[in-house]
Amino acid sequence: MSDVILNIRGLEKSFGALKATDGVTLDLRRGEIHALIGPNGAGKSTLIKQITGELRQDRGTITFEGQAIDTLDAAARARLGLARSFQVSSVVPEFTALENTMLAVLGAGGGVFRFLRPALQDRALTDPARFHLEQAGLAGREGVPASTLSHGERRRLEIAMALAMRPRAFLLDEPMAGMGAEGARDLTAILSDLRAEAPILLVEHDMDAVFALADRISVLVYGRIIATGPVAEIRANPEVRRSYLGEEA
Ligand SMILES: Nc1ncnc2c1ncn2[C@@H]1O[C@H](COP(=O)(O)OP(=O)(O)OP(=O)(O)O)[C@@H](O)[C@H]1O
Repeated sequence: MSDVILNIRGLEKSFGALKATDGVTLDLRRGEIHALIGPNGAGKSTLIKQITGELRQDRGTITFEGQAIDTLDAAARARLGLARSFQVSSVVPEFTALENTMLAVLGAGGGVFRFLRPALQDRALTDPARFHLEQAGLAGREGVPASTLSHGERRRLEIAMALAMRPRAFLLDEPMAGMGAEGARDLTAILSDLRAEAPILLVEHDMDAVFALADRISVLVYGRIIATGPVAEIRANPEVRRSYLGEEA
């Protein structure tokens, strides 16, 4: 079996005269966290949207576990196991953490779940839901309504729900955004373990988190990847330091 889970070749997307992604080639390998960094407006979100299917590329190919997914819509890509978190949230605020995760185990929407409330005791649902809540660091918080979880806990709930959908790859768009220093440290530990479940393509501005987590880093500037490599190599790369890292490195 190939170690490349997601293979992106020559991806291009223009908005009028602006090339938001300009021949992006990168891959995501089994077991890794591959961070995608770059200045504001570099094209990171545009690239993630092309992978999820929210945006269709003008040129280039995307292969997921050996299958060309270019013609599939976002729902079909999600069903194959491409999980995007932290931007589109399907958390039902009035349901508890456990109920929300059970929903994700079911792969069903909240409307369906209302009918299923009597079946809440079903261990075929509660056992995996509890397991995923524990994996995401929410053991002991199962019965708390999502609406009263803290910001950091809510983010963990989203991770538990993503895990419940049995993802084959995670696309995480700025998971550290809005977290305090302590919350970011906690989340870093959880994400670090997550790579064993499925590889992660991580878009993140928090360089402490990126340097702590990434197995490889790709640097996107004006729609082009200017470097890909292990953390130490990227930190030492003069062009990367000039274009993005500056004194941070
Ligand atoms: N729907 C759109 N229509 C026109 N231009 C767009 C659209 N979406 C993005 N852009 C432009 O494409 C470029 C890349 O934007 P994108 O949001 O992908 O960058 P980014 O790297 O994610 O930035 P940030 O780090 O600030 O989130 C920017 O110049 C942006 O203004």
